[in-house]
Amino acid sequence: MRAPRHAPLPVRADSPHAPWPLFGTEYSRRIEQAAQAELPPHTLMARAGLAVARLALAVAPHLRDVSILAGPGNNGGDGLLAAVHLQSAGRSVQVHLLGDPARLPPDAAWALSQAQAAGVPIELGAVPEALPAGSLAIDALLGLGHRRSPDGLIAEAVKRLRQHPGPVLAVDLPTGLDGDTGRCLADAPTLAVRADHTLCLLTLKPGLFTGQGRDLAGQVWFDDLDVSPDTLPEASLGLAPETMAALPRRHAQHKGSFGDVLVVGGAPGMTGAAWLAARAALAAGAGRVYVQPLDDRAPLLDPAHPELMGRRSHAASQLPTDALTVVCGCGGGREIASALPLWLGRAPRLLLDADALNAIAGDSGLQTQLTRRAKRGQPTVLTPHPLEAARLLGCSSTEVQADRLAAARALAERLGSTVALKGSGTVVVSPGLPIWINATGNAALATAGTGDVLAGWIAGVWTQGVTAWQATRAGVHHHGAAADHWHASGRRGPLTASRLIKTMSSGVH
Ligand SMILES: NC(=O)C1=CN([C@@H]2O[C@H](COP(=O)(O)OP(=O)(O)OC[C@H]3O[C@@H](n4cnc5c(N)ncnc54)[C@H](O)[C@@H]3O)[C@@H](O)[C@H]2O)[C@@H](O)CC1
Ligand SMILES: [K+]
Repeated sequence: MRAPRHAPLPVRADSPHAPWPLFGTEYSRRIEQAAQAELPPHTLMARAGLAVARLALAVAPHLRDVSILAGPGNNGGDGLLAAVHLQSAGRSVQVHLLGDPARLPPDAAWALSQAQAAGVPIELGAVPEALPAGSLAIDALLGLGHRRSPDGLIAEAVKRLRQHPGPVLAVDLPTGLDGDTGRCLADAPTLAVRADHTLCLLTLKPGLFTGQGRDLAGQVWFDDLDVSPDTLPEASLGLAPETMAALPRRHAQHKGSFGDVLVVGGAPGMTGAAWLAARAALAAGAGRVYVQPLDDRAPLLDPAHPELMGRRSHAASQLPTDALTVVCGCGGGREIASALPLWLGRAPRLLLDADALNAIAGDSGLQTQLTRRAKRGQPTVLTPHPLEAARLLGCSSTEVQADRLAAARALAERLGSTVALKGSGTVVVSPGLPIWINATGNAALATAGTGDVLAGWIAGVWTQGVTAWQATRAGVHHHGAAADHWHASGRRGPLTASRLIKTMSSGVH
């Protein structure tokens, strides 16, 4: 078998050279067809098979045995060709082909003939009782061609991969994951492969980076098969370092140069949330930060941070608005509803979080006020978690999670706002702009107050003169990067909100 013309070692898809373009099934198919039309037959599959074998050798250099579970389509073809290369590299390879050889698509049929000619052991139509304990397992069951829960022998094979104690490498997608949405296609979560590594081929698929994708895919790698799409991506994955770099502090600047933030929140029993957001805004670089507690008896001072300024509602409403960014939510309780009409009307930049979003979801008058802001050229940022997004969209959080990209897009367009849909793989979208998926963050952020920190931080960046889109991406990225730093430095357990602000302030990007 001839080696492909060009087959670079895969690159990690979360390396800092992002943003990476992301293409769902429909676009990927178009890109594949356009490339196929230009290239000799089977070229893409030949490149894919070699890329899979190379990555297998790189991630499991010491494992002699390789078990490849190949499905009935071209994903299985990739596995069959990888088997040829791995065998010639001295590995002991066993393929289980779970498809009728007479009905394979042309590329996979060709791959089968190559594997047979090379003498690769292939067992047909049977799932092994167990995979050899010390082997690398390759999931070449299903890729882009599946949109329903695995069934029959494929479902059996998925279970075997779930039980495998050794490393699992998934080809293109972990079987059972929807590459477009990050939704688990399987009826039961145990019917999706949980891979240690996933090698994405030709295009990076958005579903690997949001929803269930990050847990099922493990470390994502990418090989473009030497094809450059000539179409704009639907979404991108990546970093937003340009925003932080774009905010240099010059000697001639003073606190008024960096904009002001007012946090309206902290109903009785929840005042800490507002002060946390305020601390984050200050740490992000806002010039002056005010807090309007929604509890009339709450003190107007955070003793640990005397630079933050408390204001009762009347005084807050008198603040000059030119350079002001207002954050509403953050422990707002029911009380936030009565503060919203003023700031929906006046704030030149408004960020709505938590209870402010719930108040808007339940009040069509506030929704109308919100949509009017966009028409007046007053930008708004919304930072919902899936349940808050569901309330705003009038659906269930399961429906939001089933297609996070579509849900974020729908909210942004309907409410004329920049939306950061939080959760694993936060999705950020502004009306008319492509979707951006954040690549940082982990479960250490699942603790009280981290959402308030995010809201305050975004406002602190935004008020310094960048756009809502830039500030939101920068805040989301930086928030997750701090958690990744925390995890990488060997700390375990939750990252408390106060410590999160310190970690974010320490310049971890
Ligand atoms: N054709 C090509 O040149 C290339 C194809 N590539 C590979 O080909 C894949 C796409 O191949 P296909 O379009 O053939 O699709 P798949 O290989 O993902 O699967 C399609 C087959 O699986 C069956 N199937 C679908 N859902 C099922 C389910 N839930 N349970 C059981 N069986 C199910 C279908 O009936 C069909 O026979 C990509 O993901 C990638 O791995 C890459 O090698 C790039 C180049
Ligand atoms: K697969």
